[in-house]
Amino acid sequence: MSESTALPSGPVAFIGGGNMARSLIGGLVARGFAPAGIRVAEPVEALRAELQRDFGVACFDNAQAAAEGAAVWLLAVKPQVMREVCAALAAQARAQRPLAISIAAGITAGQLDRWLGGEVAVVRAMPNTPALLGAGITGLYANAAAKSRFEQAAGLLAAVGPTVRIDDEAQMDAVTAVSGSGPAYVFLLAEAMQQAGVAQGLSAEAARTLVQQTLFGAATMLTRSEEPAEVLRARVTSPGGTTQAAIETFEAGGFRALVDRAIAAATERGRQLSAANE
Ligand SMILES: NC(=O)C1=CN([C@@H]2O[C@H](COP(=O)(O)OP(=O)(O)OC[C@H]3O[C@@H](n4cnc5c(N)ncnc54)[C@H](OP(=O)(O)O)[C@@H]3O)[C@@H](O)[C@H]2O)C=CC1
Ligand SMILES: O=C(O)[C@@H]1CCC=N1
Repeated sequence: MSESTALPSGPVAFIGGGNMARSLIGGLVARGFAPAGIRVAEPVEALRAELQRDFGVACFDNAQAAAEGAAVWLLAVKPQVMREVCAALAAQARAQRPLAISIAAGITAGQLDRWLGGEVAVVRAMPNTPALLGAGITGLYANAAAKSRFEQAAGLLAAVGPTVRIDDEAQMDAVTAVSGSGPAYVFLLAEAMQQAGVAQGLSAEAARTLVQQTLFGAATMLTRSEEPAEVLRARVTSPGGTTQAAIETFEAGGFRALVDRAIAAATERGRQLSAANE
């Protein structure tokens, strides 16, 4: 895991100003990246207005205008529109020779290189939404043309959390399934715990506060402790106590197998997104 904070010196163009771009931009600006160095292409006027208002970044209604003059392009559109977005930028890619960082699930470096016209420095990055709070984690893979510019990409993403270098591109789908999508699994657990607490008689407000702080405390222990999750779990689980009753119920219900199937489904969906958008 790396924590480099060397940021690119020139402008960075975000192509797509949706949920994940907003988390990255917010995290970068909060950590001292000059808003004047961020240009965003986003077709939705309301999103452009919010990004301008909240972060002071320059927004454009088309990709070419935002990409103009930027040495780093951060492609943050959905996988399903990536091909047409790249095609619209191919002439500029030949002229500008940017570092193209894609955060799209599934779409491969080979596809991006081809769609952008060839011989393009491509880094695939898989961040997650806690980037907004500087608490993200990003997996990074660089194609051969981007090897010498890898630190530039790593520096940018490291501003919003640690980075993990991935050498085998095929593993990026597993990174996406574990940490890219991962925050949603934790939010699902939070929803379920809150509902269950209410079912046991707690007020909605009390259940929410108890769950929020429990997940925060447990995540803090996981990241600060030398001990693995199973040891931390064992310390909560008194023999014959309440935790054991719950854990046995989880195990009997196939909790681990269910998580395994869910992560496998997300990994497979990444592969499908690549094939379906070829
Ligand atoms: N959300 C997450 O937690 C994560 C997402 N990702 C990846 O990030 C990418 C974006 O996801 P997310 O932010 O959730 O999606 P969003 O739909 O919120 O954001 C994408 C934005 O791009 C806009 N857009 C569409 N076409 C263009 C274009 N030609 N030029 C510029 N912008 C365009 C969309 O507008 P419109 O709605 O009008 O189409 C939309 O506002 C995806 O590829 C996803 O796989 C990666 C890690 C985590
Ligand atoms: O759900 C998705 O496809 C994207 C990629 C990772 C998180 N969100």
